Amino acid sequence: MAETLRTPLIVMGVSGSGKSTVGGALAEAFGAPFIDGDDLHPSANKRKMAEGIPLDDEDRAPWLELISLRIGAELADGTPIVVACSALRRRYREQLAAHAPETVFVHLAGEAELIAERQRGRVHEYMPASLLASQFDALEPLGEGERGIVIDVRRSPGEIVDDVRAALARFDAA
Ligand SMILES: Nc1ncnc2c1ncn2[C@@H]1O[C@H](COP(=O)(O)OP(=O)(O)O)[C@@H](O)[C@H]1O
Ligand SMILES: O=C(O)[C@H](O)[C@@H](O)[C@H](O)[C@H](O)COP(=O)(O)O
Repeated sequence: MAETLRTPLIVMGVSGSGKSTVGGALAEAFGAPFIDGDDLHPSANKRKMAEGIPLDDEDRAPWLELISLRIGAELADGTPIVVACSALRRRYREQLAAHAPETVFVHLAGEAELIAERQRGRVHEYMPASLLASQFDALEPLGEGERGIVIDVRRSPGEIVDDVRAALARFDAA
């Protein structure tokens, strides 16, 4: 029987850090719905990234709002969901959690070299590996007062699920 998730989870980090993989594994472990933020980008954003141009705050704002509303709506229906979303800056995370302040962020953190190697080993609909440096430039790690945990990307997806499960007890989130 899956352990029940009590609060939404957002798996965050730069491109290639494992958000989709780990988000899917967490959703399965908790028997929760999973939403991949990648799928919710407007097509203009996807085109921009495919051309090798990093998104800016203005590009990301409507996309973050969409995800935020979805998290809030599902929670209002009694369903905490698992979301994969880069959530690179603190203000993005504030916007994402606006309708569900109990949301817990799981930051998949690691060295650029390892993440670049993983990016090279996968096929992505629109994201070029050349944008990884800009993702690290934009990244603001979890800070004071944020509800989140940091996990090393060198752990396996299964180990990460165990780490998250243990950590969530601290937040009374599972
Ligand atoms: N913890 C992990 N250990 C080893 N490989 C991983 C791990 N997480 C993800 N991967 C692999 O790394 C690549 C990038 O993962 P992905 O989930 O697409 O990242 P993101 O959604 O953050 O861009 C994929 O090929 C995936 O199979
Ligand atoms: O805010 C952004 O700049 C994008 O959301 C970006 O962070 C995200 O990484 C892409 O959507 C590619 O998707 P992957 O993260 O799955 O590579």
